[in-house]
Parts: sequence; C-alpha cells; structure tokens
Amino acid sequence: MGVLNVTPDSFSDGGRWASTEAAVRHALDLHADGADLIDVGGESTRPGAARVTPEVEQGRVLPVIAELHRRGIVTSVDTLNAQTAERAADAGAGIINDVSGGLNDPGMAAVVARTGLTYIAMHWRGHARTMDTLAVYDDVVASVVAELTDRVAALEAAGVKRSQIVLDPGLGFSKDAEQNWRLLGRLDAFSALGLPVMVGASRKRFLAALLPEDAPIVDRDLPTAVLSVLAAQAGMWAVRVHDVAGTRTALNVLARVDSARIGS
Ligand SMILES: Nc1nc2ncc(COP(=O)(O)O)nc2c(=O)[nH]1
Repeated sequence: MGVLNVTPDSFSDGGRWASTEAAVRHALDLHADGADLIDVGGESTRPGAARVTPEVEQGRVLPVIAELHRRGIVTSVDTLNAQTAERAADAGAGIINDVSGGLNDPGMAAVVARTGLTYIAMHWRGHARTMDTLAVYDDVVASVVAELTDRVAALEAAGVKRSQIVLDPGLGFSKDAEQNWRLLGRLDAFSALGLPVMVGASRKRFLAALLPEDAPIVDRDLPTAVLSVLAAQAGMWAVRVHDVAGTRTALNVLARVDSARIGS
C-alpha cells in the first residue's frame, strides 16, 4: 500500500502532492514502483495536526480517487469520516482505511456495511491532540488485541461482514516507541484473530532512534523496508509505506530466497 497524503501538513511529505494533478502523478509513480494499493488521505493524522472539515478533506481526496479509479488503480480512502468514506466509495475507492476503527464517526459502520468495501480498522484511542497522553498500557499487545476484538464485535453488530475487515495495530497512535516495538514483535497475536492484518510503520518517529541524530526523514525508508520483510514473513496482508520502490525491492529479496528454498 503506497501512501498518498493529499495534505499540506503530513509529517513526512506534507504539501508535495497538494494539487490533484501532482497527487495523481505521484500515485502513478507509486503504482509503477510496485504498489498494489494507493492510500489516499486528505487529513494529516500526525500528533498535534489540525483537524480539517469533511468538506475540505473530500475536496482533496475525491478528485484523486475518481481519476485513479478511471485509470484502474485500486485506492483506499484514509478517513475517519463516514460521509467521506461513502463519497469515496461512490468515486470508486475499493477500501475504507479508518485510523479510528469506527470510533470517531458513529455513522461509519453503517457505511461500511452498506458499501461492502474492505474496511481497515486500526487501533486508536483518540485524536492527534490527545493520543500521546493515552499511551498507557499494562500489556500493550494484550490491550491492543482486546480493543481491536471489541471493534470487530461492534462492527459485526452493525452489519459489517467479518470478511470485510482488516486489522491494524496502529503504530504510533497512542503508542510510544517501546510499545511500537513490542507490537512489531508480536504480529502473531494479531494474525491469531483470524483476520488479515496491515502494518503502517513507514517513516514513523520511533524509527529515528535507529538513525543518526540529524538524519533526514527519508533515511527511515531503510528500517521501513526491513520491517516490510519481517511483516511479510509474519504473514501480514499489507504494509503501508511511502517508499514503495524500496519495500518492493526488499520483498523481492525475500521472494527470491523463498523460491530458491522451495526449489532446493
Ligand atoms: N491503517 C493505517 N492508516 C494510517 N494512516 C496514517 C498514518 C500516519 O502516517 P502518515 O502521516 O505517514 O500517513 N498511519 C497509518 C497506519 O499506521 N495504519
């Protein structure tokens, strides 16, 4: 899953794809680099980011989703808002990617049920302004698994089919660095729920600790690619990355080793 933030303020690529034309061009590049999916977001979710209205969000993402759909590219709409999700589905989005797992907008589950689209339910405890204060867990793996399990039950009660749901541990959302690493060390606990799982570590702050103090954000693409391989080995459904080319190359290394092993 290639990341396309059509926002002026996303932490790692804010403002570079603010126009529809620039955004579509970048999506085509990500697709050419090997992305199976393009995640189109119109509101930055980075800690401290300002909220935008659904109308502003829709103005940013709908034209991009419609044009990519016209070109046969599968998109997910990265939104907390039911109205945006519904309009994105009408514009041709194939997936709803909701970082709040349905907690932000009470109307989201009904839209997911009605559209029948794949729904990525990420673990979330609150908006960007408060999320860091909510990073308190006795056992982060057990808590995130339990809270996602609750979300699945609520979604099914609202008419969403289990077959629509993809889970995501929500790295960096109400998790500190150590908690992110703990979650990455136990991806099996998420697979054990019997649903596809996506992981989004790309360029996130917790990776910076592995790099020199003043390293540019793009240097986080190497640890991101390593995590993509580990996620693939753990049987993850998808990884959400900015540097598709790097992750695709890393996954090709894994595929080559696996095929050689099978052939041996
Ligand atoms: N499902 C899912 N969606 C997401 N959307 C945005 C961000 C924040 O990263 P960005 O600002 O680089 O897009 N991370 C996730 C994530 O980890 N999982």
